[in-house]
Amino acid sequence: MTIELRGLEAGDWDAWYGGLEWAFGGVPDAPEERALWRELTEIDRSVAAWDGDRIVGSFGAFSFRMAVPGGALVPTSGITMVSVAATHRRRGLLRRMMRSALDDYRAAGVPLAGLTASEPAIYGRFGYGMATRMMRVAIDTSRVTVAVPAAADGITFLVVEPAEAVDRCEALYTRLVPHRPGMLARQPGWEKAPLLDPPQDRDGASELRCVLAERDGELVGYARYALKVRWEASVPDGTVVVRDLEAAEPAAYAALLRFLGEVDLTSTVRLSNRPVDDPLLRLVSDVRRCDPRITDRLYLRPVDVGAALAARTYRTEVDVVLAVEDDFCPWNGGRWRLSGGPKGAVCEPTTDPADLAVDVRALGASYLGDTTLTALAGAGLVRELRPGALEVATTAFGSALAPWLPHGF
Ligand SMILES: CC(=O)SCCNC(=O)CCNC(=O)[C@H](O)C(C)(C)COP(=O)(O)OP(=O)(O)OC[C@H]1O[C@@H](n2cnc3c(N)ncnc32)[C@H](O)[C@@H]1OP(=O)(O)O
Repeated sequence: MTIELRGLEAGDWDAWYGGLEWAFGGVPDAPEERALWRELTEIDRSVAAWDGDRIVGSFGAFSFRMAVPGGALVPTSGITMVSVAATHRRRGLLRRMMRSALDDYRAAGVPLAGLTASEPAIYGRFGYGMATRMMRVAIDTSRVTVAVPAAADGITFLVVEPAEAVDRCEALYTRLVPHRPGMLARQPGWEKAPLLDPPQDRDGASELRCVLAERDGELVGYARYALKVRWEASVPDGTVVVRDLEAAEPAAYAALLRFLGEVDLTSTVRLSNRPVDDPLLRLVSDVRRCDPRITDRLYLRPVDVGAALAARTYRTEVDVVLAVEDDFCPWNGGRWRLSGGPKGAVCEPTTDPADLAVDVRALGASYLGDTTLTALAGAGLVRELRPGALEVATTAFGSALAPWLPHGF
């Protein structure tokens, strides 16, 4: 029987999402989590694969706006909820759904598509490159101290229920978004995601709390965290599990980190998703006792190379012809002249000779400034065709801060 791809109907959401839960191991989400994903699902951007009267595949997208170097918020399809039933795997269904999605995004004028991968091996073939990474740390707070600058004097702390402070926290988060590439402007409803705290997912930890850092009554930072208390031979050995931590000024960041490290009866602070250049690496007295580990996070692909490269700015002036190789989205293939600098850029098709040959995955990987074009050349994804072009382009594509995706989707 042929498998038909159809737009999701609202009434089919439960079956569609149930298939996704099965593909991810069969443990249903907590009711409140399911309800939130139901609310956030963009039905008109979601696809179901039907085999007769059964849904055998799911594919969705969120209409995000993502911060890019220079601070613009660029429309980005956040691909999500991808699954194919075990009975129908490896017959090309994901490929079909990806094909139709990228064609749709192109038609809708969305220049970028991004995703977090269940397995990194899946998406390179569709032109996605690893665009941001994240760092996990487990700080041994029985041995590690945090340097807090004098500017933190006057900052006070208040611990509240997360929901009580959500508007103030979101306002602070919104201010931060344009300053770090990869951050997502939260669409209405998304402010609820960091508050999700179903008891079944706590793994022995407390419910979530929010600490507010204030200066003269103004919010300068916050962290949401839970406590996991443990006793070993009558000695307290608990963990502070930090869900998120944001600050509007460096002193508030350091002060919050110290606050979390000084919670009584605990000797570890765990942060599971931080930027790879997080200031904590410089604030702690002993970075080895923080066990930093780095892994992949956001995978990005230009849907429209010209629009994507023109949507960001460049650290230095650049005028370079890129020969783009893109098998999955052939409209991106060919030569593009990128000219611009810190104030803006244009990127248009050209017949001029190419300076660099670039695999589209390398464009995704370097777009936000995470990986340099020179490093990608080392992996064979970029080739220098005019001597000197690689160094100029590498400098221009850089970002002052490492890009970072603060939350999954
Ligand atoms: C953005 C997100 O939502 S990530 C979540 C993805 N979902 C999951 O991991 C849930 C469990 N897995 C599944 O549901 C399915 O196995 C999927 C969605 C990953 C793949 O669906 P399928 O329909 O089997 O993929 P399809 O047959 O189209 O394969 C396309 C290509 O990807 C490859 N591929 C598919 N799955 C994997 C994998 N897990 N690891 C490596 N390669 C893979 C196939 O071999 C094929 O390769 P080819 O280009 O050389 O022919």
